[in-house]
Amino acid sequence: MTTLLEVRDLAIELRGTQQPIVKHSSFSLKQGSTLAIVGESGSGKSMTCKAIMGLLNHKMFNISGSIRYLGTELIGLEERLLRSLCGSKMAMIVQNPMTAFDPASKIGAQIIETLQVHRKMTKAEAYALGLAALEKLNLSRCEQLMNSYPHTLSGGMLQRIIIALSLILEPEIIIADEATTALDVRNQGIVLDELDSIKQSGIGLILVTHDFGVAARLADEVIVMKEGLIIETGTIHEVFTSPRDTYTQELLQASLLKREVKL
Ligand SMILES: Nc1ncnc2c1ncn2[C@@H]1O[C@H](COP(=O)(O)OP(=O)(O)OP(=O)(O)O)[C@@H](O)[C@H]1O
Repeated sequence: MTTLLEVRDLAIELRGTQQPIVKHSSFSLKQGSTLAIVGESGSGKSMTCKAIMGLLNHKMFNISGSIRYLGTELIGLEERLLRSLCGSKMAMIVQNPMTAFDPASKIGAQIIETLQVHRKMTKAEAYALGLAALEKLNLSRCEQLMNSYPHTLSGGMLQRIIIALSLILEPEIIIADEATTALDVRNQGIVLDELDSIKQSGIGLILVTHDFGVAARLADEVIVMKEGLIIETGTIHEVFTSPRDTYTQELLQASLLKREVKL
């Protein structure tokens, strides 16, 4: 399997402080596989993902190490090239779908705008592509959805629309950052099913979660982060059945208490 992403010795520091946010992280992501990044709040999961997506402001953060996408070094890459690479080959699904949309604009208009930023196409073409993407995800009454304002839809529905939108550009990597955390249990299940089918389609998936139950459902490999440091790595089976670090054991225990976790 092709290695899509190779992260080596990644370190992130807030400029002007000696406080590292991410400390010398190394991991890789293969085509068609799912890597879960597990850790409690503030452990550096999102910052790691933002660094991969090229979303960190270099004036604010000092980023060192290496992030290679199919052999191309992303750290230090010219902004224009980084934007086009990360915008088309990688997509990020964020925790709160409500904040991802402009409340004053209809879903269809926002989908058209996003598509036209990334691809040269007419409004009508973008609309048709957007509609087809929603239909592909088996969403019902898609034309009505396109004509809706975000606040009239549930968080689960908005998250599925974001997933549909992220798939239109046919990325090679999708980063789902706590994509189910803000949803109720039913919608969590639906969105996890969508992520599962993304995985089946051969896309490399990075799943950020504090919940081992979510990781167990989808991940092949896991890295466990604590205070910016990767403290444990392994296959999902290894980390589940014999977690070495006490922190991993505690996280696992907390997930087990919340619900029954099955591999
Ligand atoms: N904009 C920022 N400016 C300064 N420090 C920041 C900023 N964003 C995050 N940090 C620091 O980076 C640390 C890691 O944050 P990060 O968002 O990566 O955590 P996380 O593991 O994703 O947690 P959560 O699950 O709550 O999102 C935080 O504890 C915080 O100290």
